[in-house]
Amino acid sequence: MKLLRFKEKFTDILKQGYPLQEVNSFFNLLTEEILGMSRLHVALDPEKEISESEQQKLEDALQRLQEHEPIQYILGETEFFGLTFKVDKNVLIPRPETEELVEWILSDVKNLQQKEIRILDIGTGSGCIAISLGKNLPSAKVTAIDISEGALEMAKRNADFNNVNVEFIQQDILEAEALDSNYDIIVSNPPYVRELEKKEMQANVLNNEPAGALYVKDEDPLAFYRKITELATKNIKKGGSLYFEINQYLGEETKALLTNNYFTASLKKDIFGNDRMLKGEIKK
Ligand SMILES: C[S@@+](CC[C@H](N)C(=O)[O-])C[C@H]1O[C@@H](n2cnc3c(N)ncnc32)[C@H](O)[C@@H]1O
Repeated sequence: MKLLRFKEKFTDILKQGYPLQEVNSFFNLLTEEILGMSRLHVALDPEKEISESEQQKLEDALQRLQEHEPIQYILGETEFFGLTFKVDKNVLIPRPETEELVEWILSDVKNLQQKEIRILDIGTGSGCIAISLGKNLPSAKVTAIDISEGALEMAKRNADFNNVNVEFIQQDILEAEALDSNYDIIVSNPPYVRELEKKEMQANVLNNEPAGALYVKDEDPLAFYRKITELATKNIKKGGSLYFEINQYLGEETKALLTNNYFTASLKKDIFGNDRMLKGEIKK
């Protein structure tokens, strides 16, 4: 089959479920990955014959996109903070909002000028926060916790792939009585989507991303924040800070957990203008 003919079929089918711009972007990403052809290369050689095995791979990807599987899972990787992260259904796809949290931490740490800081990332998923911090702070010692074995396997692959040293621990943080050590920085992007917010979510997220990474009970949506704040109160070093990514609708409530627990706290909005990040500085 000619590449142009496949593109027409791909576009006709997918434009029923996605905006045209997104369909074009999927096509470019897939031809780059499967055929090794850049966008320009495709534009210059539309009559190119694709082999049967290449066509089969493109057809499989088309089918998965029709079922609204995220393109990042189909490609098996995504970009976060300038690094490549392998992803599969065991891990949440890293989000741009979380890059803003990493940026916030790095700008604070650079001001501190401290060398051998200890960092803990709770609920590491793909490892995106821990690994990006480790890459940018080579003298920091970074530890990362997750409850999910599948997520930790992927996070370890990502640490190796990006050549960053991270200590990984499998642990249910809600059951922890104390942390294994004292830390200068504790960061977490825990599950925070309430069941009642599911209706706002798109099918590709709802049906594909791991529920254990996303959802919390409507009755106690701040369970992770409360537990992590309690642990941090015991295990954060003098002058240390706690950083959270938060549910945009629960900014003040989440902030109050910190201010009730010996922290001074400040909220920060993401690029969309939503309360998305919270920092607590211990008053010791
Ligand atoms: C919102 S995801 C964040 C993943 C990653 N840090 C990121 O920012 O993309 C939350 C993570 O917390 C983990 N998690 C859920 N419950 C947990 C628990 N009780 N103890 C430790 N980790 C947990 C999930 O497996 C998931 O990887």
